[in-house]
Amino acid sequence: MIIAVDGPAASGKGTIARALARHYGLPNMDTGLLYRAVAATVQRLALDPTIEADAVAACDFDQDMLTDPLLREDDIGQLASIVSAHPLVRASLLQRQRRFAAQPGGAILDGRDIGTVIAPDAEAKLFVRATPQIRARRRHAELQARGSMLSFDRVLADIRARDLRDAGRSAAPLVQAADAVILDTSFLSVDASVQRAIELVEQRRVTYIG
Ligand SMILES: Nc1ncnc2c1ncn2[C@@H]1O[C@H](COP(=O)(O)OP(=O)(O)O)[C@@H](O)[C@H]1O
Ligand SMILES: Nc1ccn([C@@H]2O[C@H](COP(=O)(O)OP(=O)(O)O)[C@@H](O)[C@H]2O)c(=O)n1
Repeated sequence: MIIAVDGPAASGKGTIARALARHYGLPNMDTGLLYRAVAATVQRLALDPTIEADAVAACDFDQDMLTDPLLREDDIGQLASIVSAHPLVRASLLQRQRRFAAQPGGAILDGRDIGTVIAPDAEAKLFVRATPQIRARRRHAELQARGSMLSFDRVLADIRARDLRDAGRSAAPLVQAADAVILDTSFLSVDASVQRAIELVEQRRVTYIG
């Protein structure tokens, strides 16, 4: 079974995808990390993220980077959203995600275009969302816990800017797949969001098998 989990920044996709992976015993890929690794490489090599050829050169990043806590920082998220708008960057990361999705037994992937581009045939597709204020509150708390001094207003502005850029680009924009179900986590605890996600996947499975 392939489960696609898409949605905007800090909506709770990663939390839900990881919990679904544990529940179903499936491997999970946080595809945002790939774009964040490209962004961090652009930064390290002092390349220009707005120039497609520069961003493409950074797609050949060192695999060890994927576990680097630096990738979680706010400025890397912003840069990731700039490099990810280049079609050739997306093309360069496509096969790796498709291969992961196609492994025997299935997989769970979370990102922006899993249900629309990477795994359009996924059995279950969730579109996770929450209000920008609530997402910013969660991300601000997460960044503060890691020692960041960024203000709430700055985190909110960054989330809004990223939403606009991710939804407005022409290459694989952030959009709900026609056959995805919405899971709004605004007023759900982590546990309640995960329970709801499992229920929604089970409903889709019944439909799919039936
Ligand atoms: N339903 C929820 N209620 C409260 N906090 C949540 C909820 N879901 C996720 N979080 C927290 O919000 C932050 C962003 O969640 P995360 O799963 O990383 O989002 P995304 O992968 O969409 O960016 C994390 O600190 C996470 O622990
Ligand atoms: N499948 C994906 C995943 C991420 N991305 C880009 O990468 C950026 C960082 O993604 P992320 O999932 O790590 O971000 P958060 O939602 O965790 O804040 C996003 O803002 C997108 O621009 C994408 O274009 N496609």
